[in-house]
Amino acid sequence: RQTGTVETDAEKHDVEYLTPISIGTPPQNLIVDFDTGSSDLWVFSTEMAAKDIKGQAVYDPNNSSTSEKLQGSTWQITYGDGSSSSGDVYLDTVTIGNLTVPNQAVEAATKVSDEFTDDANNDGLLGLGFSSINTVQPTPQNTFFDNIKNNLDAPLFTADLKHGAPGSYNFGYIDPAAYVGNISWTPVDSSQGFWSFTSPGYAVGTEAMRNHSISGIADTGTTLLLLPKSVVKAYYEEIQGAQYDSNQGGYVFPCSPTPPDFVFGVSDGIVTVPGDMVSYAPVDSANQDCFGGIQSDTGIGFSIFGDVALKTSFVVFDAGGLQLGWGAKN
Ligand SMILES: N[C@H]1[C@H](O)[C@@H](Sc2ccccc2)[C@@H]2OC[C@H]1O2
Repeated sequence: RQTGTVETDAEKHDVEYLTPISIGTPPQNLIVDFDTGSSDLWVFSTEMAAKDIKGQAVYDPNNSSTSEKLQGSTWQITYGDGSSSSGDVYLDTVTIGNLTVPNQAVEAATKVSDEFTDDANNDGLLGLGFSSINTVQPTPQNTFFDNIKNNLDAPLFTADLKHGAPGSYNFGYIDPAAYVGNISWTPVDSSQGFWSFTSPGYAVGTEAMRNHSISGIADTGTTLLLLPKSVVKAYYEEIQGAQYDSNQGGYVFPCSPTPPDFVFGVSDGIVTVPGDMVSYAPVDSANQDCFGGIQSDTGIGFSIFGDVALKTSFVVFDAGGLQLGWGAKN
């Protein structure tokens, strides 16, 4: 039985969190976006057109003595934000920290959309969702976590994302030094391939909790906290000068004073998103107005507890108990 840990670094404005992995023999080092909202491990590769690569590191299967092409297999994925990528598949050795999977499906990109080409520091995605939504055809492949979870001390991983500072993903153990108090546990519905749960309610600032079920997914690959329109409206009504700005594509409000906290329930516990985390980023050079870290989930079909929510907590993704745990950071 094993455990592992790897550091993850926050990009500017915590827009994404990038984590080093290595693929192949000798090891090829890439830095990728660990994404609990999808289940494909895909990377920029030597099979792409040069025009689609702008600074990223690439995987070269021909330069790995352990790569083996999965003949006839292809993949194609389109993400919630409209970005997409596609390619073919190799089995190769993948290492994260001290953990190695010898025959992990590595999806080599032949094509990526501009959002990925323009994201110079991001060499691909490592899906940590359920393998049921892996896009490889004709035979869907397992995620890294699914391949290693039975060798771990416990079939779980934790995400300890931070605001503008390095955090960590741990595999196989819950670090007691990472949180204080009790972890609030809530059951996961994995039927759609996501880490989906239902929050019983929310509160704005110091007001009383409102009974209002919010069903959504814990998604490390989504930057913001995307909630039902009615909840978002109720929140921004409490901020002087807040308004929906169609140019910016979301609610914008004066960066000062600090907006109220946003609190959501997790079973019998609560998670507080501090107001200064809701001021996601200034929309102008004078830093007068801020784009909100809480926006509407309209059109998605469920809410998304992205990094704005996750970075407030120490979060346990427990595949054994099929539950999510939210703990207050130490
Ligand atoms: N689970 C998320 C995924 O990780 C990203 S894919 C991505 C796109 C460009 C840059 C970085 C990542 C996309 O936004 C929300 C949802 O889809």
